[in-house]
Amino acid sequence: MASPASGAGAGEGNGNASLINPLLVSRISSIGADRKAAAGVAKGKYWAAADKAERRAAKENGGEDGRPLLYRSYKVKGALLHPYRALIIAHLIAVLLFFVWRIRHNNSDIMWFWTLSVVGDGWFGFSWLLNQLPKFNPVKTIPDLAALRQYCDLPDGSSRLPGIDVFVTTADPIDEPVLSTMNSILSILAADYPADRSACYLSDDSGSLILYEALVETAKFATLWVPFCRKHSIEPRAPEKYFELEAPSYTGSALEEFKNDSRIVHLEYDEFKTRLETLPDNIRKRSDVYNSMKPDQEAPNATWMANGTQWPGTWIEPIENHRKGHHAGIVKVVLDHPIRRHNLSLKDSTGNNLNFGCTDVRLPMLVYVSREKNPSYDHNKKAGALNAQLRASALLSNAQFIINFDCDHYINNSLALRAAICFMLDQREGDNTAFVQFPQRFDNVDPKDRYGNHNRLFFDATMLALNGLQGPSYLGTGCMFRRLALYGIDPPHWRPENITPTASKFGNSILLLESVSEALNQDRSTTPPPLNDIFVDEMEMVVSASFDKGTDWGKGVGYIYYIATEDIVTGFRIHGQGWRSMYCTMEHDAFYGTAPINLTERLHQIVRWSGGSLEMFFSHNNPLIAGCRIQSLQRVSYLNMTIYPVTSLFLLIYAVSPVMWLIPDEVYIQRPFTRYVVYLLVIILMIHMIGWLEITWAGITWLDYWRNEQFFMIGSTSAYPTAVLHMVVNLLTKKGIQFRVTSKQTTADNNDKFADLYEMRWIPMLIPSVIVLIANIDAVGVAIGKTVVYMGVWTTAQKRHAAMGLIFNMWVMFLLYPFALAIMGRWAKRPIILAVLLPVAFVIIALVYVMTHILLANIIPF
Ligand SMILES: O=c1ccn([C@@H]2O[C@H](COP(=O)(O)OP(=O)(O)O[C@H]3O[C@H](CO)[C@@H](O)[C@H](O)[C@H]3O)[C@@H](O)[C@H]2O)c(=O)[nH]1
Ligand SMILES: [Mn+2]
Repeated sequence: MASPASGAGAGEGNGNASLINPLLVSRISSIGADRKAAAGVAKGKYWAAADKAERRAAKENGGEDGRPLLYRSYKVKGALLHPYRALIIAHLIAVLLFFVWRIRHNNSDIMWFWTLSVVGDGWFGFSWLLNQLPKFNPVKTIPDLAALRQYCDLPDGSSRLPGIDVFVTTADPIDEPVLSTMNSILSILAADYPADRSACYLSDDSGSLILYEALVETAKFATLWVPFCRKHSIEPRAPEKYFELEAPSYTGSALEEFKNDSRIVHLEYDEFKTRLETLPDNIRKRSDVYNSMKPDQEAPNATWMANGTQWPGTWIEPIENHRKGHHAGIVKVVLDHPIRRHNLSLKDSTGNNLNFGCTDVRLPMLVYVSREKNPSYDHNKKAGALNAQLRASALLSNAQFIINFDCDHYINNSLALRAAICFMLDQREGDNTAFVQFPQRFDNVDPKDRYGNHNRLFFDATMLALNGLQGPSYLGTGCMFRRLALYGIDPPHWRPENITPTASKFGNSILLLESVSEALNQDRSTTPPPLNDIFVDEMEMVVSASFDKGTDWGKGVGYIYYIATEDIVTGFRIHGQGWRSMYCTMEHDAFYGTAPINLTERLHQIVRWSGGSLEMFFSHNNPLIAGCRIQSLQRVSYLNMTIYPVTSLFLLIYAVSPVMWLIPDEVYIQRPFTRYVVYLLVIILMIHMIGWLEITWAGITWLDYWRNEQFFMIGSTSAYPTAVLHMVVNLLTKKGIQFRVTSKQTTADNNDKFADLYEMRWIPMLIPSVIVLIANIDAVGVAIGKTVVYMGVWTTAQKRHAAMGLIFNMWVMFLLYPFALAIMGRWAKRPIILAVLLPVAFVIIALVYVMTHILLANIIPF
């Protein structure tokens, strides 16, 4: 269907109507801007175009298969790449030599500890190699939005863009604030994509009427918000974030109109917020009224919807069948498909009558999904929720592509959906691309990123490295999938001729099976079927708790079950079938989310991630054996992702070993000690030199790098060993790791946005970190004490050895510095206190040592 100027930038050459549209100016200039932006991300001295030959060939073939090149790829320039690779090899040789040297000099004061440390060093070397090998060939890929416009936005105003189903998951209206979830929805509805080609599904795992009614309110507010965004091309399109901007930039030519519209929309937004806030109260009051009128006063008190019917989900007064974890499945279409809503000329439903001129006011389809919950079935957490959405959407819109977001992630760059499509439609690898992952970015993190939430080394180095192999792993949010790949269908090259979807694989729903066949034949219609009772029943059936049972859902089909982190394993399953994935880098970040800036929350998250990794290692999806079509280096990288938590066990032992300072005698773990330390220093130095080259090509800072190092140490003395312990218990008792939803509530107030940072909540897993910290502080104190006592007696070599030991202690303390700040709670607002406290602690411990020595000198040789 020829869609009228669809907000999707169908502006160019769109006849006279568009000429009066202030948007047009910015649209035309946006083609140039797109190109510039693309060049912007790739700029920097360190990246060079890697696709010159391909582009030349494409030009010569003159678009024979009709599809242009829709992304550009870049490689690290030789001047940086060659030294980087050389250093990796040099380091590998150094590690091998060190190892040989240690075995040859098996001379230690404590032989069992020596053996343990040799095993530990072996493991460090091995895991370093697993981490480093896949990084040989980083590739950056940047979407060419201008080329996509030329290819997809046709001169008659219609569009060739494929359908996208957008999934948002939420698990709780309290832990995951409703306002933030609704902002995410608004940013999706307002994305720059044809309204009749995208649909948005909210999965609510709490089955709460609050979320349903919030969605209805959101749909109403969207009738104003979305056209406003389109008319004035504003960014970002999550209102909370937009109105937070001090001076929103405006590039259009109707400044006065923009100011006026902005003011009205802002007022409406405030009212919308108030309505969301009062929802729980209103629902309660309304329910009280209905309950007081019910004929049988003995009957349980239900929760009532606005239309006077009982809510099938969870109730305020929970009872059997209406409580969290036990309620019916619900699918409700909040906004129908725009083809059926002939509201092109309608005014916004808020009654403000803004002049939207020829701006497209249509909204994408919006659907509320709450899958059935029943205590007799495993719900498989987020993966279960996503699969329910996958099936419900198959029946309704059956889009070729799917993108999913956590409820705390919003679209920051309204072109992001188009960006992902660039990779899917590209003539080179497009058809073989199963998913396009974007980096995760967070906008609530403290400026110094104390707990390494930004994880830049991972998102900007590791992922680019994988992009040069078979592609990045799936990271849980901000990732676009090809529906067929999620269905477990092979990539084109390996796909058998005739595939018949079976009930044993996909479950017992005729409509679902038909939708899969349609998806396979690419002949899906854009209009959803009529929403009659039979159809609604079928939709509820595909989100029922038992639907998955005995099918391939969660194994070979959909998001994978039984692993605490569904993301890595789902990506692995897809790569294993021979699909590739792409990493999409944009100058203006595509999405933003929130990250836990409270240490305890953050560590819980890390336990889930690392625990999930280990679970994957001990599952059918073990990277050593599964996935027959996976590339070898890609496999190495998955292996690394599944076993890295084990490293922490050795690290923990090393980190507490300074307690040896308390032993009266001198003990050496390895003799000759000086040689040993020099070797270690050289190896560690080389690692950091490699790191330096890595952050250079990744375009990140030393702070990002150190935060990563520090948080690995903190995790290694708390979360990672806990995950290993969980895994051992799991193997013995077969109990999986719990998915504890990361709390998105904050204690922040207007005075302090980062108040959470200073909230110290003690949990047992923090104990080893405290022990390590104390052991190393003690070691320094005792070392000073010993120096005082033995000043005249020690040889130069002994003094040198003591100094070397101290370097180690200081290093551990430096790595644990963010942890030390965490346990200081509010005191950490002045970190300078540590600079006073630490030396005082050293001196006191030294004094205690000296005094004890003097007192006991005659009894025990201290
Ligand atoms: O039973 C559940 C549990 C979780 N969720 C949703 O899953 C998402 C992620 O949960 P969260 O607690 O925020 O996890 P994070 O640790 O912040 O998330 C990271 O790690 C997860 C894997 O552990 C990935 O799925 C996420 O995408 C990734 O952002 C949220 O939208 C939840 O609402 C559900 O829908 N149902
Ligand atoms: Mn999250």
